[in-house]
Amino acid sequence: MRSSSLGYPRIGGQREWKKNLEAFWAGKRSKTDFLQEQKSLRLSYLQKQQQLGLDLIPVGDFSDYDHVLDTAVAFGIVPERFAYAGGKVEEETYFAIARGTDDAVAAEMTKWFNTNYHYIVPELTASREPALVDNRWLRLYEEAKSELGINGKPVLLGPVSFVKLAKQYGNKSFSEHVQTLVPLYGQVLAELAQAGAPLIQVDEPILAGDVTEAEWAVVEETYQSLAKLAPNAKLLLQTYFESVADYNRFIQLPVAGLGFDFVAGKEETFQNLRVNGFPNDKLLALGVIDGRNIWRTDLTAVNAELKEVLQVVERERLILQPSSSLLHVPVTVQSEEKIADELKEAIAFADEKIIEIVSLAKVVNGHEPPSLLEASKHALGRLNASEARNNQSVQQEVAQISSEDPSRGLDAPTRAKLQAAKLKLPLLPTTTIGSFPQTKEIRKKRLDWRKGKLDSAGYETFINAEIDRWIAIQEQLGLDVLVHGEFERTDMVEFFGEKLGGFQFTTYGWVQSYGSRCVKPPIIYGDVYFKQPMTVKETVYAQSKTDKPVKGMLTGPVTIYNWSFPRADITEGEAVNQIALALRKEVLALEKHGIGVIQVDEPALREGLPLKRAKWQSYLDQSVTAFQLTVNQVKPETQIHTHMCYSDFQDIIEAIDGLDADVISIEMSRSHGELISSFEEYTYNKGIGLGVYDIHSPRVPAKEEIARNIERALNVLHPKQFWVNPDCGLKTRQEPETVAALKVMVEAAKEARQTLETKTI
Ligand SMILES: CN1c2c(nc(N)[nH]c2=O)NC[C@@H]1CNc1ccc(C(=O)N[C@@H](CCC(=O)N[C@@H](CCC(=O)N[C@@H](CCC(=O)O)C(=O)O)C(=O)O)C(=O)O)cc1
Ligand SMILES: N[C@@H](CCS)C(=O)O
Ligand SMILES: [Zn+2]
Repeated sequence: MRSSSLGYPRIGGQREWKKNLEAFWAGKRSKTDFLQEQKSLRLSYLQKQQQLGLDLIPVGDFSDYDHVLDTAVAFGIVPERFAYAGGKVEEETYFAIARGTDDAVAAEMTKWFNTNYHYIVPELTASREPALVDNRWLRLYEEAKSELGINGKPVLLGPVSFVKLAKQYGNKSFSEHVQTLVPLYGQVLAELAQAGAPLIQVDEPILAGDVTEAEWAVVEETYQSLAKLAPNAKLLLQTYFESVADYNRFIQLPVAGLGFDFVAGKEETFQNLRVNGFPNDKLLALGVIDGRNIWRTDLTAVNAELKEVLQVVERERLILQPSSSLLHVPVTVQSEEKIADELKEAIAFADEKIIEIVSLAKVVNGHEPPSLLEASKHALGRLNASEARNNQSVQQEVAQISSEDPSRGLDAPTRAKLQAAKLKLPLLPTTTIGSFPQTKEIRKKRLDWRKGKLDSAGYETFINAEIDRWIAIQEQLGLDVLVHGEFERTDMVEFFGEKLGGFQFTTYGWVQSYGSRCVKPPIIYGDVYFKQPMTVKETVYAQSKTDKPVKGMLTGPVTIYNWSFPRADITEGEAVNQIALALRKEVLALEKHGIGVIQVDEPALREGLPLKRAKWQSYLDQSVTAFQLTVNQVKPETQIHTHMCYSDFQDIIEAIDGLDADVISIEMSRSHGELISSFEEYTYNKGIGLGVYDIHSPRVPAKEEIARNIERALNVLHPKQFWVNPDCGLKTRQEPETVAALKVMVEAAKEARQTLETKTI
């Protein structure tokens, strides 16, 4: 039985990878030096995994930006708006696709299944035929072999998932797009087998979602073809994030091995193994360690389960591994010096997870006694028994929820009248989503403050000065509902994790979110409770500087939960409700201090949707209740906003309506009209702001573009319900372009307002 892994974090223990990329992009590092550093990082990651004793070390999972983009460019799939004459895609073109240029907009980026990682969406067109322009997997396999003597396990994104995740243009069908790629994949696999790759991991994560009959047919045809094109290649078909959609069909595919997530959807997979057995000619790769969360695994429990699995598959055919790539967890908990021992001992980041896998394999192979596994159980037991996890007052409050009416009391139209009388906003009110540019200076001041080089009073003075400046800018621009700018926040989730009870934040626990951008998800380790006001000081300060309403700003319970590392010992519903009750206290504190408009951001509500539709309703019910609980005790004249920065929400529009927020802002500018059409079919009566310009690009939009977006929206929405705002927060933008874009936005809104007022006169 062998130990294996599906992929290693790219970011580096000290974010070396991010720093290398950003230095290269800024022109501070030559291409040669950049590539040399990438190679040395890549090799160091492999060496680490080798030293930790892993049998099958993944190669080719390393990326300079994103593995979906890597797959696309290896096949010469470059969007037509970028200059490309064939052959290996140069780094400059690769990054241009990911980040855009002055002349060409970047490829779209979207979430990777239900994680907080985002991939670059490939664009498949009929006019540019894919070709194998760089067998990067072979190149990286050979590099690992020659430089480190590692006979690695190449990792590829499989053709069916690749096409499913891409945008398909032209009149080629899904099946035709896959068929075009099959010979190219065949060549990659044959060359890898020829070079001696012992096993090749082909990821087909889409098989763990809902798979249609037509898609299954494509999967079967694809793997039959690949078996003929590369007969010597031993493929391990890997799934993750859920149990496979159709176990019996999956296990008949003509491959050497099959990989299952044995954490998410474990019960279904276990049941299938028990009832339907497993083919006697295939390898079984079981993801027994959670690749997405950071808790140590109770290895004694897994060992007991494996005894049952070994009745179905003999030891030689079993591979033990994490449930998914370790891309989603930080590198090592060893660097964390500020976490108390009781908690630290219960945590496993990527390196510790590999150690868990290797230890488990040793025990199952009989090379070590089972007692080796007991430490994990004891560490988890100590944490479970801790005071933090047994907070009676939080548990009692949550227990009372079931007897509470989560609604706001008065209905939305009545609330709207009271709010209109109080706020006296014009038609098509203008606002922003919350954050203004997080400049280098702000980050530097925060670092100085954290290191004790700047005292708290100095830091507060600096933040207040930024608020002053931006209140003045917003007034000058003529915005109607202002914000304080979120300058004091590192990140919209980490910030709350630092302030709420029951959360632990880390020093080096970075995880890649997209490209070089990373986040440091806080760890929910205990019962969550409100300690003291978190946003009141800055919001009230901002309000004291203007007569216009300042919108209070907090992150909602579902987003805080989805973008943190959650507890594994209580249900998702219970944990989300704990956060909701803590945030409710913040909402009430803001209201008590005179803040009449409060936004509760829920961008991760859509992202967290389960991969299988059958599980959607209970997730949505639970999420809607948590949001309602957060805001249901405010007065009817207090206006509650929410925000979601994606447009792909047609499927969940009823749940969004059910949040009963007075105003919602949603991304629209990149949705190519799809969002608008959903309002043709669904009558939405509350306030709504469909983002009128894309904040992901530094480009300043033209007034006509914004006017067009407003006009399109007003074809389906009533002018009295429509708000004008950007797609999302402006923290990643620079100040000059932000001010310029907002100026255009406010002017466009004023003109549209005038036109409407003239019409009604
Ligand atoms: C809306 N999005 C978010 C997601 N998830 C979240 N948890 N938060 C989100 O906002 N998921 C979906 C999207 C993803 N979008 C983004 C957008 C931007 C970032 C980002 O910019 N990340 C920053 C890190 C931000 C941060 O926490 N910074 C800290 C520490 C800064 C730092 O590196 N300091 C330096 C020194 C400072 C200097 O000299 O520059 C150091 O320590 O060496 C802070 O502000 O204090 C990034 O840089 O990657 C992420 C996701
Ligand atoms: N209020 C947050 C929402 C981001 S989704 C911001 O403006 O950055
Ligand atoms: Zn957003």
